[in-house]
Amino acid sequence: MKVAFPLAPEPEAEIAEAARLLFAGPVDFLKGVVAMDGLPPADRPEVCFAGRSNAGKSSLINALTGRKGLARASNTPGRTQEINYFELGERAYLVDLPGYGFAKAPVAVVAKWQALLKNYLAGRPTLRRAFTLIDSRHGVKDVDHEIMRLLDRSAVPFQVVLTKADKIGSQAMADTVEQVREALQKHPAAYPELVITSSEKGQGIATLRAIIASLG
Ligand SMILES: Nc1nc2c(ncn2[C@@H]2O[C@H](COP(=O)(O)OP(=O)(O)OP(=O)(O)O)[C@@H](O)[C@H]2O)c(=O)[nH]1
Ligand SMILES: [Mg+2]
Repeated sequence: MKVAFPLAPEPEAEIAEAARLLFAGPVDFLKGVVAMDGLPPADRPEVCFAGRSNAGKSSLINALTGRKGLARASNTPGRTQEINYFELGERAYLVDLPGYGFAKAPVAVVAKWQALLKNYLAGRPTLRRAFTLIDSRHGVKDVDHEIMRLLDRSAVPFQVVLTKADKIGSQAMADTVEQVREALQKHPAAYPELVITSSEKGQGIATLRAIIASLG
């Protein structure tokens, strides 16, 4: 049977406001993690943001928190192998994963990062949901399938977030959504709602905040 993958509904006003207040509160960079033993204690729920390099992960975290330099500050070139932890008050961790799909990275670097990612995704009991970011212009690519298969195997529910919606027109967006829906049929861990976002214009940000607030 085909899964429909509808768009996530807009939150009700009261829920949206509670989520807005949560994200308007303190959000701090905690640490960049390069090995499993560097992970902070698994003492609260967390969500992570995964996606190909340049998919818009850091921009999305900044849009969610309304703090422009937050994610970029901890994601300087040369530190891209780190798993970056942010504290959403004391409520939850927001986790920025390094971008995948670096065709030019040395094999050993890719292998080390993939091992860390695998161990993180399979071994983090408090990971409630992985948001897999897909650039609206590009749709789901092979490397996205790879990461989704890993999430399937690790039984980590993941939810697709389409990014940069402001960069394409409505017909192109409809085509992308169709391609994503088709691609997700193969993935049992896919959460059956999609979120369309623009960090630039704010589209979908309230919806995503409410989703995260409901998990924490
Ligand atoms: N127009 C537009 N541009 C965006 C949006 N989100 C991100 N960008 C741009 O896309 C580029 C990459 O965004 P980042 O947020 O750095 O992407 P990333 O996934 O964190 O990339 P890596 O850290 O390299 O993996 C930047 O130039 C952003 O300004 C958006 O919603 N709209
Ligand atoms: Mg980034």
